[in-house]
Amino acid sequence: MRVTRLQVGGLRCFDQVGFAPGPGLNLILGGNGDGKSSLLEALHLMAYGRSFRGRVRDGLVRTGAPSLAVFVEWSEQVSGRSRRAGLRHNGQTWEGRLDGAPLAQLGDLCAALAVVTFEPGSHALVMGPAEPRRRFMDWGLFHVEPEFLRLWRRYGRALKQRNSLLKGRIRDAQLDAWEHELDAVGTLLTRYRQHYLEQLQPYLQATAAMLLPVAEGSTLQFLPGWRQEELSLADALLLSRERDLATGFTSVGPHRADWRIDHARIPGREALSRGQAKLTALSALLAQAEHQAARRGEWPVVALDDLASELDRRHQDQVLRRLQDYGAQVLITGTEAPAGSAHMLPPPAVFHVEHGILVAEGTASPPA
Ligand SMILES: Nc1ncnc2c1ncn2[C@@H]1O[C@H](COP(=O)(O)OP(=O)(O)OP(=O)(O)O)[C@@H](O)[C@H]1O
Repeated sequence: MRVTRLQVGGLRCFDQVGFAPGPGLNLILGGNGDGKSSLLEALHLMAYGRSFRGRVRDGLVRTGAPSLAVFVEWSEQVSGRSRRAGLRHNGQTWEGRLDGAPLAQLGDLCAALAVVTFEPGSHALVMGPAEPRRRFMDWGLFHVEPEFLRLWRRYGRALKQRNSLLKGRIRDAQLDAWEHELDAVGTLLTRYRQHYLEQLQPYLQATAAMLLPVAEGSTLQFLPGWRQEELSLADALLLSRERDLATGFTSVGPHRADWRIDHARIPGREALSRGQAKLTALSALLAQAEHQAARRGEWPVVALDDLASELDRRHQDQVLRRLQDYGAQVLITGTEAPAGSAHMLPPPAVFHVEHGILVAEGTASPPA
Protein backbone atom coordinates (compact mmCIF):
# COMPACT_ATOMS: atom_id res chain seq x y z
CA MET A 1 0.00 0.00 0.00
CA ARG A 2 1.40 3.38 -0.94
CA VAL A 3 0.15 6.84 -0.18
CA THR A 4 0.49 8.89 -3.33
CA ARG A 5 -1.00 12.12 -2.01
CA LEU A 6 -1.83 13.64 1.36
CA GLN A 7 -3.62 16.97 1.58
CA VAL A 8 -4.16 18.62 4.94
CA GLY A 9 -6.15 21.76 5.73
CA GLY A 10 -6.94 23.47 9.03
CA LEU A 11 -5.07 20.95 11.16
CA ARG A 12 -2.82 22.30 13.94
CA CYS A 13 -0.27 24.68 12.32
CA PHE A 14 -1.35 23.86 8.76
CA ASP A 15 -3.56 26.15 6.77
CA GLN A 16 -3.22 24.08 3.58
CA VAL A 17 -0.42 21.70 2.79
CA GLY A 18 -0.04 19.07 0.07
CA PHE A 19 2.41 16.23 -0.02
CA ALA A 20 3.22 13.50 -2.56
CA PRO A 21 5.47 10.96 -0.82
CA GLY A 22 7.81 8.71 -2.75
CA PRO A 23 7.29 4.92 -2.87
CA GLY A 24 10.11 4.05 -0.44
CA LEU A 25 11.73 5.95 2.39
CA ASN A 26 10.51 9.52 2.98
CA LEU A 27 12.17 11.89 5.42
CA ILE A 28 10.14 14.82 6.72
CA LEU A 29 12.61 17.16 8.35
CA GLY A 30 12.18 20.44 10.22
CA GLY A 31 12.71 22.32 13.43
CA ASN A 32 10.78 21.85 16.66
CA GLY A 33 7.16 22.88 16.35
CA ASP A 34 7.32 23.21 12.54
CA GLY A 35 4.59 20.64 11.96
CA LYS A 36 6.37 17.34 11.19
CA SER A 37 4.35 15.23 13.61
CA SER A 38 1.14 16.94 12.53
CA LEU A 39 1.59 15.57 9.02
CA LEU A 40 1.84 12.00 10.35
CA GLU A 41 -1.01 12.76 12.72
CA ALA A 42 -3.18 13.64 9.71
CA LEU A 43 -2.34 10.36 8.01
CA HIS A 44 -2.89 8.42 11.24
CA LEU A 45 -6.26 10.11 11.60
CA MET A 46 -7.33 8.65 8.26
CA ALA A 47 -6.20 5.13 9.13
CA TYR A 48 -7.50 5.02 12.71
CA GLY A 49 -10.30 7.59 12.85
CA ARG A 50 -8.48 9.25 15.73
CA SER A 51 -5.35 11.25 16.46
CA PHE A 52 -2.45 9.78 18.42
CA ARG A 53 -2.34 13.05 20.38
CA GLY A 54 -5.71 13.26 22.06
CA ARG A 55 -9.20 14.17 20.96
CA VAL A 56 -10.31 16.64 18.34
CA ARG A 57 -11.18 19.20 20.98
CA ASP A 58 -7.59 19.04 22.27
CA GLY A 59 -6.45 21.41 19.52
CA LEU A 60 -6.52 19.27 16.39
CA VAL A 61 -8.45 21.92 14.45
CA ARG A 62 -6.24 24.92 13.67
CA THR A 63 -7.01 27.90 15.87
CA GLY A 64 -9.43 30.18 14.01
CA ALA A 65 -10.20 27.60 11.29
CA PRO A 66 -13.86 26.52 10.97
CA SER A 67 -12.95 22.89 10.27
CA LEU A 68 -10.17 20.51 9.47
CA ALA A 69 -10.03 18.44 6.33
CA VAL A 70 -7.69 15.66 5.30
CA PHE A 71 -7.62 14.03 1.91
CA VAL A 72 -5.55 10.98 1.04
CA GLU A 73 -4.95 9.00 -2.13
CA TRP A 74 -3.26 5.65 -2.09
CA SER A 75 -2.58 2.71 -4.34
CA GLU A 76 -2.97 -0.96 -3.57
CA GLN A 77 -0.26 -3.03 -5.19
CA VAL A 78 -2.11 -6.35 -5.10
CA SER A 79 -5.41 -5.17 -6.59
CA GLY A 80 -3.79 -2.43 -8.67
CA ARG A 81 -6.55 -0.11 -7.40
CA SER A 82 -6.13 3.55 -6.76
CA ARG A 83 -8.23 4.71 -3.81
CA ARG A 84 -9.10 8.00 -2.17
CA ALA A 85 -10.70 9.21 1.01
CA GLY A 86 -11.50 12.52 2.65
CA LEU A 87 -12.42 13.37 6.21
CA ARG A 88 -13.71 16.64 7.57
CA HIS A 89 -14.43 17.70 11.14
CA ASN A 90 -16.45 20.85 11.60
CA GLY A 91 -15.83 21.08 15.34
CA GLN A 92 -18.89 18.92 16.06
CA THR A 93 -18.91 15.82 13.89
CA TRP A 94 -16.99 13.85 11.32
CA GLU A 95 -18.05 13.64 7.72
CA GLY A 96 -16.17 11.46 5.28
CA ARG A 97 -16.00 9.97 1.81
CA LEU A 98 -14.34 6.82 0.60
CA ASP A 99 -13.77 6.29 -3.12
CA GLY A 100 -16.31 9.00 -3.88
CA ALA A 101 -19.15 7.61 -1.72
CA PRO A 102 -20.24 9.01 1.65
CA LEU A 103 -18.69 7.18 4.56
CA ALA A 104 -21.29 5.54 6.79
CA GLN A 105 -18.86 4.77 9.61
CA LEU A 106 -15.27 5.76 10.32
CA GLY A 107 -14.42 2.06 10.77
CA ASP A 108 -14.87 1.51 7.02
CA LEU A 109 -12.03 3.93 6.36
CA CYS A 110 -9.87 2.33 9.06
CA ALA A 111 -10.35 -1.06 7.42
CA ALA A 112 -9.40 0.35 4.01
CA LEU A 113 -6.24 2.35 4.68
CA ALA A 114 -3.43 0.54 6.48
CA VAL A 115 -0.85 2.69 8.27
CA VAL A 116 1.24 1.42 11.18
CA THR A 117 2.40 4.34 13.33
CA PHE A 118 5.22 4.45 15.85
CA GLU A 119 5.27 7.72 17.79
CA PRO A 120 6.55 8.97 21.16
CA GLY A 121 3.37 7.76 22.91
CA SER A 122 3.63 4.23 21.49
CA HIS A 123 5.26 2.83 24.62
CA ALA A 124 1.71 2.95 26.08
CA LEU A 125 1.17 -0.20 24.03
CA VAL A 126 3.37 -1.91 26.61
CA MET A 127 3.17 0.26 29.71
CA GLY A 128 -0.31 1.78 29.44
CA PRO A 129 -3.85 0.53 30.04
CA ALA A 130 -5.47 -2.29 28.07
CA GLU A 131 -7.42 -0.09 25.65
CA PRO A 132 -4.57 0.71 23.21
CA ARG A 133 -3.60 -2.96 23.20
CA ARG A 134 -7.17 -4.00 22.34
CA ARG A 135 -7.20 -1.39 19.60
CA PHE A 136 -3.90 -2.74 18.24
CA MET A 137 -5.30 -6.27 18.09
CA ASP A 138 -8.63 -5.24 16.54
CA TRP A 139 -7.11 -2.85 14.03
CA GLY A 140 -4.80 -5.65 12.88
CA LEU A 141 -7.81 -7.92 12.49
CA PHE A 142 -9.77 -5.31 10.47
CA HIS A 143 -7.03 -5.66 7.86
CA VAL A 144 -6.57 -9.40 7.71
CA GLU A 145 -10.03 -10.79 8.53
CA PRO A 146 -12.76 -9.15 6.42
CA GLU A 147 -15.51 -10.52 8.69
CA PHE A 148 -14.06 -9.14 11.88
CA LEU A 149 -15.29 -5.53 11.61
CA ARG A 150 -18.89 -6.73 11.28
CA LEU A 151 -18.56 -8.97 14.31
CA TRP A 152 -16.86 -6.22 16.29
CA ARG A 153 -19.76 -3.84 15.57
CA ARG A 154 -22.31 -6.49 16.51
CA TYR A 155 -20.56 -7.10 19.80
CA GLY A 156 -20.41 -3.36 20.51
CA ARG A 157 -24.15 -3.01 19.85
CA ALA A 158 -25.05 -5.94 22.10
CA LEU A 159 -22.81 -4.64 24.88
CA LYS A 160 -24.48 -1.22 24.70
CA GLN A 161 -27.90 -2.85 24.98
CA ARG A 162 -26.93 -5.01 27.96
CA ASN A 163 -25.35 -2.02 29.71
CA SER A 164 -28.45 0.06 29.19
CA LEU A 165 -30.64 -2.70 30.71
CA LEU A 166 -28.21 -3.00 33.63
CA LYS A 167 -28.39 0.75 34.25
CA GLY A 168 -32.19 0.53 34.31
CA ARG A 169 -31.97 -2.51 36.66
CA ILE A 170 -34.10 -4.41 34.16
CA ARG A 171 -33.96 -8.22 34.44
CA ASP A 172 -36.23 -9.51 31.77
CA ALA A 173 -36.11 -11.70 28.70
CA GLN A 174 -34.28 -8.92 26.84
CA LEU A 175 -31.33 -9.31 29.17
CA ASP A 176 -31.22 -13.04 28.36
CA ALA A 177 -31.44 -12.30 24.67
CA TRP A 178 -28.58 -9.76 24.70
CA GLU A 179 -26.42 -12.06 26.78
CA HIS A 180 -27.05 -14.78 24.24
CA GLU A 181 -25.93 -12.44 21.47
CA LEU A 182 -22.85 -11.34 23.47
CA ASP A 183 -21.93 -14.96 24.02
CA ALA A 184 -22.36 -15.99 20.39
CA VAL A 185 -20.53 -12.99 18.88
CA GLY A 186 -18.03 -12.56 21.72
CA THR A 187 -16.90 -16.18 21.58
CA LEU A 188 -16.25 -15.92 17.86
CA LEU A 189 -14.54 -12.54 18.21
CA THR A 190 -12.29 -14.01 20.90
CA ARG A 191 -11.33 -16.91 18.65
CA TYR A 192 -10.27 -14.41 15.99
CA ARG A 193 -8.20 -12.46 18.49
CA GLN A 194 -6.55 -15.54 19.92
CA HIS A 195 -5.71 -16.83 16.46
CA TYR A 196 -4.41 -13.42 15.42
CA LEU A 197 -1.98 -13.23 18.35
CA GLU A 198 -0.83 -16.79 17.68
CA GLN A 199 -0.09 -15.80 14.10
CA LEU A 200 1.74 -12.68 15.24
CA GLN A 201 3.96 -14.66 17.59
CA PRO A 202 6.73 -15.73 15.13
CA TYR A 203 6.85 -12.21 13.67
CA LEU A 204 7.21 -10.74 17.14
CA GLN A 205 9.95 -13.21 17.99
CA ALA A 206 11.89 -12.06 14.93
CA THR A 207 11.40 -8.30 15.43
CA ALA A 208 12.13 -8.50 19.17
CA ALA A 209 15.25 -10.60 18.51
CA MET A 210 16.46 -7.78 16.24
CA LEU A 211 15.51 -4.85 18.48
CA LEU A 212 15.79 -6.34 21.96
CA PRO A 213 18.19 -9.31 21.83
CA VAL A 214 18.81 -9.04 25.59
CA ALA A 215 15.24 -10.28 26.12
CA GLU A 216 16.36 -13.67 24.74
CA GLY A 217 12.89 -14.58 23.54
CA SER A 218 9.59 -12.73 23.61
CA THR A 219 6.13 -14.25 23.69
CA LEU A 220 2.63 -12.87 23.36
CA GLN A 221 0.10 -13.82 25.98
CA PHE A 222 -3.62 -13.34 25.23
CA LEU A 223 -6.01 -12.41 28.04
CA PRO A 224 -9.57 -12.92 26.73
CA GLY A 225 -11.48 -10.75 29.25
CA TRP A 226 -12.99 -13.51 31.37
CA ARG A 227 -11.76 -16.79 32.93
CA GLN A 228 -12.08 -18.57 29.61
CA GLU A 229 -10.18 -21.65 30.76
CA GLU A 230 -12.86 -22.25 33.44
CA LEU A 231 -16.09 -20.82 32.02
CA SER A 232 -17.92 -20.18 28.77
CA LEU A 233 -18.67 -16.52 28.10
CA ALA A 234 -22.40 -17.23 28.63
CA ASP A 235 -21.67 -18.59 32.12
CA ALA A 236 -19.32 -15.75 32.96
CA LEU A 237 -22.04 -13.21 32.02
CA LEU A 238 -24.65 -15.04 34.05
CA LEU A 239 -22.35 -15.30 37.06
CA SER A 240 -21.52 -11.60 36.97
CA ARG A 241 -25.15 -10.51 36.45
CA GLU A 242 -25.95 -9.47 40.04
CA ARG A 243 -22.72 -7.53 40.40
CA ASP A 244 -23.24 -5.95 36.96
CA LEU A 245 -26.80 -4.94 37.88
CA ALA A 246 -25.42 -3.22 40.96
CA THR A 247 -22.69 -1.33 39.08
CA GLY A 248 -24.62 -0.74 35.84
CA PHE A 249 -21.99 -2.07 33.44
CA THR A 250 -20.73 -5.38 32.06
CA SER A 251 -17.64 -6.41 33.98
CA VAL A 252 -16.57 -9.44 31.95
CA GLY A 253 -16.20 -10.23 28.28
CA PRO A 254 -14.10 -9.50 25.20
CA HIS A 255 -14.41 -5.73 25.76
CA ARG A 256 -12.09 -6.33 28.74
CA ALA A 257 -9.58 -8.40 26.74
CA ASP A 258 -5.89 -7.64 26.82
CA TRP A 259 -2.52 -9.10 25.82
CA ARG A 260 1.00 -8.74 27.04
CA ILE A 261 4.50 -9.47 25.89
CA ASP A 262 6.71 -11.55 28.18
CA HIS A 263 10.46 -11.43 27.71
CA ALA A 264 12.41 -14.51 28.86
CA ARG A 265 15.23 -12.47 30.45
CA ILE A 266 13.30 -9.46 31.71
CA PRO A 267 11.11 -10.18 34.76
CA GLY A 268 8.05 -8.04 33.94
CA ARG A 269 6.96 -4.83 32.26
CA GLU A 270 7.87 -2.84 35.39
CA ALA A 271 11.48 -3.97 34.89
CA LEU A 272 11.67 -2.51 31.36
CA SER A 273 13.58 0.72 30.91
CA ARG A 274 11.70 3.40 28.98
CA GLY A 275 13.84 2.64 25.93
CA GLN A 276 13.18 -1.09 26.24
CA ALA A 277 9.45 -0.43 26.52
CA LYS A 278 9.64 1.57 23.29
CA LEU A 279 11.62 -1.16 21.56
CA THR A 280 9.06 -3.71 22.73
CA ALA A 281 6.22 -1.56 21.36
CA LEU A 282 8.07 -1.09 18.07
CA SER A 283 8.69 -4.84 17.88
CA ALA A 284 4.93 -5.42 18.20
CA LEU A 285 4.09 -2.77 15.59
CA LEU A 286 6.65 -4.06 13.08
CA ALA A 287 5.46 -7.61 13.72
CA GLN A 288 1.92 -6.45 12.94
CA ALA A 289 3.11 -4.76 9.74
CA GLU A 290 5.11 -7.83 8.62
CA HIS A 291 2.24 -10.18 9.37
CA GLN A 292 -0.12 -7.97 7.39
CA ALA A 293 2.35 -7.91 4.49
CA ALA A 294 2.52 -11.73 4.54
CA ARG A 295 -1.28 -12.12 4.70
CA ARG A 296 -2.26 -9.44 2.21
CA GLY A 297 0.73 -9.50 -0.08
CA GLU A 298 1.53 -5.85 0.52
CA TRP A 299 2.97 -3.76 3.30
CA PRO A 300 0.99 -1.20 5.22
CA VAL A 301 2.46 2.30 5.13
CA VAL A 302 4.86 2.70 8.06
CA ALA A 303 4.91 6.09 9.82
CA LEU A 304 7.73 6.67 12.32
CA ASP A 305 7.42 9.93 14.22
CA ASP A 306 10.63 11.44 15.58
CA LEU A 307 12.50 8.15 15.26
CA ALA A 308 15.87 9.67 16.23
CA SER A 309 14.62 10.79 19.62
CA GLU A 310 13.07 7.37 20.26
CA LEU A 311 15.84 4.99 19.20
CA ASP A 312 19.64 5.02 19.36
CA ARG A 313 21.59 5.15 16.08
CA ARG A 314 22.13 1.40 15.85
CA HIS A 315 18.43 0.64 16.24
CA GLN A 316 17.43 3.38 13.79
CA ASP A 317 19.78 1.91 11.23
CA GLN A 318 18.47 -1.64 11.76
CA VAL A 319 14.84 -0.62 11.45
CA LEU A 320 15.34 1.46 8.33
CA ARG A 321 17.39 -1.19 6.55
CA ARG A 322 14.83 -3.86 7.31
CA LEU A 323 11.95 -1.71 6.08
CA GLN A 324 13.85 -0.71 2.97
CA ASP A 325 14.76 -4.34 2.22
CA TYR A 326 11.06 -5.22 2.37
CA GLY A 327 10.15 -2.36 0.03
CA ALA A 328 7.71 -0.73 2.46
CA GLN A 329 6.69 2.89 2.07
CA VAL A 330 8.02 4.64 5.16
CA LEU A 331 7.42 8.18 6.41
CA ILE A 332 9.88 9.35 9.04
CA THR A 333 9.96 12.69 10.80
CA GLY A 334 12.91 14.24 12.58
CA THR A 335 14.90 17.39 13.17
CA GLU A 336 17.62 15.76 11.09
CA ALA A 337 18.03 12.71 8.86
CA PRO A 338 18.29 9.46 10.86
CA ALA A 339 21.52 7.48 11.13
CA GLY A 340 22.48 5.59 8.00
CA SER A 341 19.79 7.13 5.77
CA ALA A 342 22.40 9.10 3.75
CA HIS A 343 23.92 5.84 2.44
CA MET A 344 20.68 4.15 1.51
CA LEU A 345 19.94 3.10 -2.03
CA PRO A 346 17.71 4.23 -3.51
CA PRO A 347 18.16 7.43 -1.52
CA PRO A 348 15.17 8.61 0.53
CA ALA A 349 12.86 11.37 -0.68
CA VAL A 350 13.40 14.38 1.56
CA PHE A 351 10.82 17.01 2.51
CA HIS A 352 11.37 20.06 4.67
CA VAL A 353 8.66 21.55 6.87
CA GLU A 354 9.04 25.07 8.12
CA HIS A 355 6.32 26.95 9.98
CA GLY A 356 3.60 24.82 8.45
CA ILE A 357 4.98 24.98 4.89
CA LEU A 358 6.34 21.87 3.22
CA VAL A 359 8.95 21.83 0.44
CA ALA A 360 10.33 18.77 -1.34
CA GLU A 361 14.15 18.81 -1.46
CA GLY A 362 15.37 19.86 -4.86
CA THR A 363 12.27 21.95 -5.62
CA ALA A 364 12.11 25.68 -5.15
CA SER A 365 8.49 26.00 -4.12
CA PRO A 366 5.97 24.05 -2.03
CA PRO A 367 4.33 21.14 -3.89
CA ALA A 368 0.87 22.04 -5.13
N1 LIG B 1 -4.88 24.14 17.18
C1 LIG B 1 -3.74 24.68 16.76
N2 LIG B 1 -3.77 25.81 16.02
C2 LIG B 1 -2.62 26.37 15.56
N3 LIG B 1 -1.39 25.85 15.79
C3 LIG B 1 -1.32 24.72 16.51
C4 LIG B 1 -2.47 24.07 17.03
N4 LIG B 1 -2.10 22.96 17.68
C5 LIG B 1 -0.75 22.93 17.59
N5 LIG B 1 -0.29 23.98 16.90
C6 LIG B 1 1.11 24.27 16.54
O1 LIG B 1 1.40 23.39 15.48
C7 LIG B 1 2.72 22.97 15.59
C8 LIG B 1 2.61 21.47 15.69
O2 LIG B 1 3.80 21.01 15.73
P1 LIG B 1 4.20 19.49 15.61
O3 LIG B 1 4.02 18.84 16.89
O4 LIG B 1 3.61 18.91 14.40
O5 LIG B 1 5.71 19.85 15.35
P2 LIG B 1 6.98 19.00 15.17
O6 LIG B 1 7.64 19.58 13.96
O7 LIG B 1 6.67 17.58 15.18
O8 LIG B 1 7.75 19.43 16.48
P3 LIG B 1 8.74 18.72 17.49
O9 LIG B 1 10.02 18.50 16.74
O10 LIG B 1 8.88 19.77 18.52
O11 LIG B 1 8.09 17.48 17.95
C9 LIG B 1 3.31 23.62 16.83
O12 LIG B 1 4.01 24.78 16.45
C10 LIG B 1 2.08 23.95 17.64
O13 LIG B 1 2.26 25.07 18.47
